[in-house]
Amino acid sequence: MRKPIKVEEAIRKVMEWTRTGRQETVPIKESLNRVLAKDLTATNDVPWFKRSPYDGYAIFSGSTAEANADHPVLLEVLGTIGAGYTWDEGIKPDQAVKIMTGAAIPDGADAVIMVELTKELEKDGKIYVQIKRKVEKGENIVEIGEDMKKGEILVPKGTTVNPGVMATLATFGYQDVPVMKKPKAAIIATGSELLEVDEPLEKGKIRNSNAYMLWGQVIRAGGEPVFYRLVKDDFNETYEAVKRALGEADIVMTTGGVSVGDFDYIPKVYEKLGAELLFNKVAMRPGSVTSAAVLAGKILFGLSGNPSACYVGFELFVRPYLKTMLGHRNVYLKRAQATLGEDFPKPNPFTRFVRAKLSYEAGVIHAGPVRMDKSNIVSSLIEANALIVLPGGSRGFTKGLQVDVLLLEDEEGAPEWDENITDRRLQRQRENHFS
Ligand SMILES: Nc1nc2c(c(=O)[nH]1)N[C@H]1C(S)=C(S)[C@@H](COP(=O)(O)OP(=O)(O)OC[C@H]3O[C@@H](n4cnc5c(N)ncnc54)[C@H](O)[C@@H]3O)O[C@H]1N2
Ligand code: MOO
Repeated sequence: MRKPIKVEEAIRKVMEWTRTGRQETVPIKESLNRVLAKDLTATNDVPWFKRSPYDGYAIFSGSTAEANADHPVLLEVLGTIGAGYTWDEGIKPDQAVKIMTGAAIPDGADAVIMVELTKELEKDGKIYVQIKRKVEKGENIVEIGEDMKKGEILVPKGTTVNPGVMATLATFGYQDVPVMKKPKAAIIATGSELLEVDEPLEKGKIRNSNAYMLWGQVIRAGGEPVFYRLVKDDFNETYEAVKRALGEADIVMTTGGVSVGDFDYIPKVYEKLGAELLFNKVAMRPGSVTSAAVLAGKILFGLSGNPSACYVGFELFVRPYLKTMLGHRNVYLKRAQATLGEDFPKPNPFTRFVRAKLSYEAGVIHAGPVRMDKSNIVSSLIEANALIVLPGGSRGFTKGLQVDVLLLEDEEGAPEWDENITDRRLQRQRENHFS
């Protein structure tokens, strides 16, 4: 008889064997969604020279101290600079340089006045700008280091590169980006009933759906999936496939053959390999048969053949392992609180992870179980974006109860933005504020 261990204990046992993965560099264009392997530190101030945020005139503010509509000042315009150019001679107090957005502020200037607040005049063959108001010192000057300061850690290692991080990488001249190597995750589907995706159906056979599900899950977790040929319920074939995968991949996942049936060979494969068994029964549903073992520091996950059990086993055990190899700081599924959308009458001797879809109504998250809650069901995974956690030792749960949910996809299911909603919300806030 197998003795079930608690889910958290099983997770702890797996996590004891985690190790940080290797690093590599990739061209900046290929860095999206990769994990930074080094802190991204500002190697210079940004901007590194004072520049103008507007099209206008760079002036010495003191020369406008007395300016008003009745007594405008006239400053001589020495020339014009566009972004990318500099005015190296500097200006004197009664002079100005016409300046475009992004251009460097000339020496002697300490403010910029926007072009629409001025008028240009010609007098005695010279160009002047007419200013009718006092301009403050520092007005419209983008200061050195306003955006980023030299030496500042902008993005800590372990962060997933997003388009904003890409912009920052480019700012500091990273043509190649140091990232964590994607851990190679071997996928071995076992079962004499399995057909490849392109094979026609035959009596008693089904197509191998788990391998493709795991393929997607590995990529979603940041890893690199590697397919191995389908393995029949045959001890030697299974043993050889697992042994080969152990030599080639960072982690090895099998699906099926892990229970107590006559043709469930995974436990025997672990034995012959001499792998140390971490567990072979977890107090959870689905996925109670999930097993894990370690050989020479390399981890083997024996996931269930039942699709939903395989799915849950991956998310709870394999995902955090891969995420740790990738150097992420947060490796577990995100948790939220939701209102149970339907009665869930099944008794739960073990902790149950119910595939659910979240909906958002008036700021409250509702979690509704999707389709059938059996571990052999594939279709419940189509819409599932969360797992409702129903603790073990209970006799069912009633609608309306506050439950914990684990989020499978960070943004999936959250309400989409609509400008009208923001406008209405602001309007309401203003009404409340002034009433
Ligand atoms: N006497 C007992 N029988 C079973 C027990 C038990 O405790 N005592 N546990 C049941 C539970 S719970 C589960 S879950 C399954 C787990 O079995 P295995 O993980 O060993 O998986 P298989 O028996 O190989 O297959 C189960 C099921 O899944 C289908 N399958 C397998 N591989 C794939 C795949 N790649 N793609 C799609 N579907 C797959 C397979 O055809 C079976 O229908 O054991 C129960 N039995
Ligand atoms: O492993 Mo089974 O999925 O517990 O139902």
